[in-house]
Amino acid sequence: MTNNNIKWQQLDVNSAQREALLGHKSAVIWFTGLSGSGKSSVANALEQALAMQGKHTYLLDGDNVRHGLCADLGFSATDRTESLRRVGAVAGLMADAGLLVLSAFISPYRAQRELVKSLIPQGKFIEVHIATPLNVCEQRDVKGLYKKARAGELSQFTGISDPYEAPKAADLVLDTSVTSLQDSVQQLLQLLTQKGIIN
Ligand SMILES: Nc1ncnc2c1ncn2[C@@H]1O[C@H](COP(=O)(O)OS(=O)(=O)O)[C@@H](OP(=O)(O)O)[C@H]1O
Ligand SMILES: Nc1ncnc2c1ncn2[C@@H]1O[C@H](COP(=O)(O)OP(=O)(O)O)[C@@H](O)[C@H]1O
Repeated sequence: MTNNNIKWQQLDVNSAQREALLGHKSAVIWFTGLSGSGKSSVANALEQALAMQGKHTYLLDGDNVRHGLCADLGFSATDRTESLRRVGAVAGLMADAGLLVLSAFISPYRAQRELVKSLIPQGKFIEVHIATPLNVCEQRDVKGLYKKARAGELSQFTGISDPYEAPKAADLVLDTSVTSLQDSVQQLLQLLTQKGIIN
């Protein structure tokens, strides 16, 4: 919904000045993948590595966001889109504030990830596909949700009874069934360096 009575307010301190004050560029590192693929583990380890280097970060995680910002939403395609729209808007504001934002959401549809990208300042959306195969995620079954989904106790479960559309051109693809946590972090730090986000 657009409201013609609301105008964008120009402010005097801009994103580039905030980045200069913090000493690094901002970005949104968007992890997408199946439940149990390793999104949270990899994002968490990357945040630790960045914090050790004195970078200013914030990690937005699906499970946590769904306790507050998106507590009113479920897992229908419409609800997931609205949840991701809210998260995208928040991530965009955090990037504007100068932070390195890490986000760990299944974000199963390409169109949903495109929507998020459109909410992030130009050139600051970095897509990382955690492409761990479904059978490995299901074997891990960290929260026992695959078992419930197979038993028909949980509907619309991504990978089992709901789709997952893999990215076609992610900035980085990691399969945690063959890549260690340390190697994933190294590859991510290399990517951020190549892109000139960190030194
Ligand atoms: N139906 C269904 N499908 C998928 N996932 C489910 C579902 N119900 C609950 N959960 C738990 O919710 C976590 C996913 O939330 P997200 O906000 O990342 O999902 S989405 O981006 O809106 O698709 C997900 O967390 P992760 O395992 O960390 O991915 C699950 O623990
Ligand atoms: N190489 C690896 N990288 C990341 N996670 C791994 C790896 N090997 C095993 N795991 C395990 O896989 C599980 C992934 O769970 P999690 O990070 O919560 O995934 P998601 O956030 O995608 O649901 C964790 O229990 C983690 O310890």
